[in-house]
Amino acid sequence: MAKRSAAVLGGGSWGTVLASVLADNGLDVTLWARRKELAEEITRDHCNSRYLPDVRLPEPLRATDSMEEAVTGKDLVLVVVPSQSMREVARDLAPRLGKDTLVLHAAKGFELGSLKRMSVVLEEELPMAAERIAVLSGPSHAEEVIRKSPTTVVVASNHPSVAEEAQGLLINSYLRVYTHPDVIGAEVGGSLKNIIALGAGLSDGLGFGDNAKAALITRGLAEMARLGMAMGAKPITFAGLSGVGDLVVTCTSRHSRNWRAGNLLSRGLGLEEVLQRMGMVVEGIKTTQAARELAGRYQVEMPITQELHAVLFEGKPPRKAVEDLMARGKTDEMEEMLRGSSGPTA
Ligand SMILES: NC(=O)C1=CN([C@@H]2O[C@H](COP(=O)(O)OP(=O)(O)OC[C@H]3O[C@@H](n4cnc5c(N)ncnc54)[C@H](O)[C@@H]3O)[C@@H](O)[C@H]2O)C=CC1
Ligand SMILES: O=C(CO)COP(=O)(O)O
Repeated sequence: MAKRSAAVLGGGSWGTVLASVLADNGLDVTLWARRKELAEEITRDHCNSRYLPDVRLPEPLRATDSMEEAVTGKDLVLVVVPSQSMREVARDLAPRLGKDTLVLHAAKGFELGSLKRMSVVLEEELPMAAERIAVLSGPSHAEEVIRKSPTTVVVASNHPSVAEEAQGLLINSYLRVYTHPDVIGAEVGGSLKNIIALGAGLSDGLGFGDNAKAALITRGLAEMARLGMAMGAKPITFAGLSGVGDLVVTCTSRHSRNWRAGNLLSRGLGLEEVLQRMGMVVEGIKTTQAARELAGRYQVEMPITQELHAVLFEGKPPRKAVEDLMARGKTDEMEEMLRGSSGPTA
């Protein structure tokens, strides 16, 4: 059988690590990076010093700044750019995509303005591949996967054979890949958990304790599921890897950029300065804007998201946001879940 092949679009931390996984699995892999110097560094020195310092990449991994060269003749194209760049990259990909190529994305966010999920953006820009699209999500910090630390993820698709094929290409001894039928749930969970992780970083930075973090994780999960269900997700998906799994890792890991950004905010730094210091994408910031609008569109209460929006964009002091969350009207923890609706209880 011919050697399987893949292109990975995006030379940041997660794109580089997923390309390394596929290369470890024996695929012929080309990574596409926008910057020529980065592509050259990966091919020549087997490292990506900006995004993964002190990490040696697999020798067979090649990179290029030519998308044409990267994607031509590949069995799989894996798109791993920040959510706000997904449409632009998909547009460049469209004329170059092979007629049987699988398209998998691993971004966690919504498109600002349209509020669309990433697979919807891909379907719009790549209509010829609409039946071959899948999403990769789950608790998976790039820094741990590259060390081959045991990690589990899901590949969700509306087409089971597409999910199974992507699973077969990615799975190995350190990355266990499950298929999943709920694309909406996987994308909504993977995106919204970043908002709660920003909140967890803030909470830890302010010196609130473990009780506060457990509350944020649990009540955060409730509002993630509430919006997800209103958008068409299956509630059980939020109990899985792309829901609570990713929420827990992002709220508790020192690798999380969202947690770290929240932590810097707690020290009184402005948003611009925080982003400058991070130097990598912090998806939760734009996702907070998108989720607040989605909450309005679907008439769903998302009190943590609302308060975080006020802190990030309206100058509200974080301690006042916490006070206001604690002082909300009395409510029942599970009422709406047990009623099976996305009603007004928060
Ligand atoms: N880093 C991680 O551990 C994980 C990240 N993700 C998700 O993967 C996505 C990408 O994240 P990272 O790789 O971590 O981000 P990063 O900040 O490390 O790198 C982003 C990369 O995308 C490139 N890029 C941005 N706009 C581009 C465009 N228009 N065309 C071409 N390249 C462009 C940047 O140059 C950079 O190389 C995000 O949605 C993130 O939430 C998901 C799971 C794990
Ligand atoms: O999605 C991730 C882990 O699953 C990465 O989270 P951060 O973007 O917060 O680092």
